[in-house]
Amino acid sequence: MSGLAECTIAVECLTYCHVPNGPPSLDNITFHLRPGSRTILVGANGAGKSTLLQILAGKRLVKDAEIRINGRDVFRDSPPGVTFLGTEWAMNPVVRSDIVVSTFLDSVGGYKYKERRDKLLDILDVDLDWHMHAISDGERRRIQLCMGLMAPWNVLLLDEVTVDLDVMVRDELLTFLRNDSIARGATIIYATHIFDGLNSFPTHVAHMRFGSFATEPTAWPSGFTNGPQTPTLYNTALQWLREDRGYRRELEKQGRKSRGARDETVPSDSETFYKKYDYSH
Ligand SMILES: Nc1ncnc2c1ncn2[C@@H]1O[C@H](COP(=O)(O)OP(=O)(O)OP(=O)(O)O)[C@@H](O)[C@H]1O
Repeated sequence: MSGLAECTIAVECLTYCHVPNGPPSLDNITFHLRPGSRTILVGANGAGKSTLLQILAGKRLVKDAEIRINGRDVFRDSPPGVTFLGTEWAMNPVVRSDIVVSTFLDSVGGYKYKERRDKLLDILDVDLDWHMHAISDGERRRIQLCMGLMAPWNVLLLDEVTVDLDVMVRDELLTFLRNDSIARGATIIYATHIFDGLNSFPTHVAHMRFGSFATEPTAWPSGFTNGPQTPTLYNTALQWLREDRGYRRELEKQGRKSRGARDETVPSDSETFYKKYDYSH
């Protein structure tokens, strides 16, 4: 995308290794996204989607790379209005304790955004009288979404947090996010493995493979139409993932280690990330 000044998200030369001197989990990534864009990140397990989102959220320190949101360095000058929602949140013991949902939401500022909060409570079908320790995983996820989305965000980073929603709630939530992004010019990056019902959501789609972009964020669907038929996100993702598997098997045949082999001597993402994660965001 042109004109860096117009970009909400600007990433230059981002390389990241989970293990010092280990193989890079992200490898020389550069991309720019405009305000109001909604980008779906497609990639096989281990492609680097979560790592990229965590870095954009300022959760992992990276040296020697330019990572800016609204012109501000995500680590040294935290930009306001950035909301990250990942799956780790639900494992925090605090959000599994005996606390009533209304009290919980107020403790993270729900009373300040009453109108948005009530709209989200309705879409997500959350009961303010629920107790956080006595609800299902999907219900807890709905509370997380309500909490994370009620303050108006400029940039929303979603890491597979719709996976345990029922299909109706997911559909209504995605409609809300799309309309909110259009109305306020807010930017979304959304990593997911579920492509059903998502065709009209993105403005851009990107394909990550082994820590790089195999397809950089590209306008959807116009950047993908080669013939008379409009592509579906599901078919596009399926084709990309098949290509990835072929690519990985070819590398393995040549005796080269493909990305994804985890170093058991270092903590897992859940272990490290969970410690750093502030449950209120
Ligand atoms: N703690 C860790 N130590 C070493 N490597 C790690 C660690 N956590 C993640 N990685 C590696 O980083 C790479 C990217 O992982 P990441 O979690 O970002 O992938 P992903 O695309 O989000 O996968 P998924 O779809 O399974 O969530 C993988 O190769 C993974 O093995």
